[in-house]
Amino acid sequence: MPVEEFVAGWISGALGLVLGHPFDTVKVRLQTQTTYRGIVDCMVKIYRHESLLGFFKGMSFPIASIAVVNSVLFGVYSNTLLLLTATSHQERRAQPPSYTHIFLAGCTGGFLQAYCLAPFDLIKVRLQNQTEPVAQPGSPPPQYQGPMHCAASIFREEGYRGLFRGAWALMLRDTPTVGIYFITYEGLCRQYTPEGQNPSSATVLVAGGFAGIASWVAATPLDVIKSRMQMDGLRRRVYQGVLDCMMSSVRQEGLGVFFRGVTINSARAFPVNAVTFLSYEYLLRWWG
Ligand SMILES: CN(C)C(=N)NCCC[C@H](N)C(=O)O
Repeated sequence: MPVEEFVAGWISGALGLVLGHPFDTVKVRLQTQTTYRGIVDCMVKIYRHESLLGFFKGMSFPIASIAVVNSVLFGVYSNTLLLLTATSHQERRAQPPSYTHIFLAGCTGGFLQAYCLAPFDLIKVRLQNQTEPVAQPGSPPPQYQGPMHCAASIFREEGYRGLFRGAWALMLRDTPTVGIYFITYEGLCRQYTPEGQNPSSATVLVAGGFAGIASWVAATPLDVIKSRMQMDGLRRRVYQGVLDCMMSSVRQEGLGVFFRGVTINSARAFPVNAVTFLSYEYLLRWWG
């Protein structure tokens, strides 16, 4: 099994993650709290109340976990394509796989990465939702004092299964949308690259950016539900399951609830995935 894809997935994911985390914090707040009037209001309040560091809350764990999550995503995608089409990454420009194979490989990668991502994403969302300013002497400590404390508290209060709260919504979100992610990327690269050649850096940046936007627009409805399920159980259980969370969110806030955070999700998705695909492609060419 070729391992370069796993390593390239890890490095490229880490670069994209640092770039996108501030957008991600704003998105999670908008999806789960009703105190903000919009993106700008949320950014101003985070900055005033929590300083610049507020935007980077909950980042240390995703950075540590990206090694597992993104290498599983890209490694499983590429190795599933190898199983389906018997072509390696280097051979795929000369013998391009069909879109059905790309979609199936993407869905497989998305499904397996969601399982690895679930506990890390839960801890990130819980930490991002703490609105206390960064600790000052004499001020009461926030409920979670860091990622390990958060993980231990969830385990103590909600058990092992508590660490997988929201995992079903995450799998439903990621399985089809990661298929869409790779199809969009490959489709755009093929469109703007002469047959048999590698795509140029500009093509990779644009195709990666739009792959991010297309997949995140499709993912946003379940992303909202996932974030709410992850915050559920913090004080008391509100939702019985994914469907119940969908129904009661629509009942209370209308259909527009499914598009909460779609603008910030897309603004984040372009640079994150442009950088992720560019570094992934170049690392593989460099090692190839
Ligand atoms: C819509 N979804 C779930 C995706 N496209 N997932 C693939 C990876 C995305 C990248 N790490 C990011 O955080 O944007």
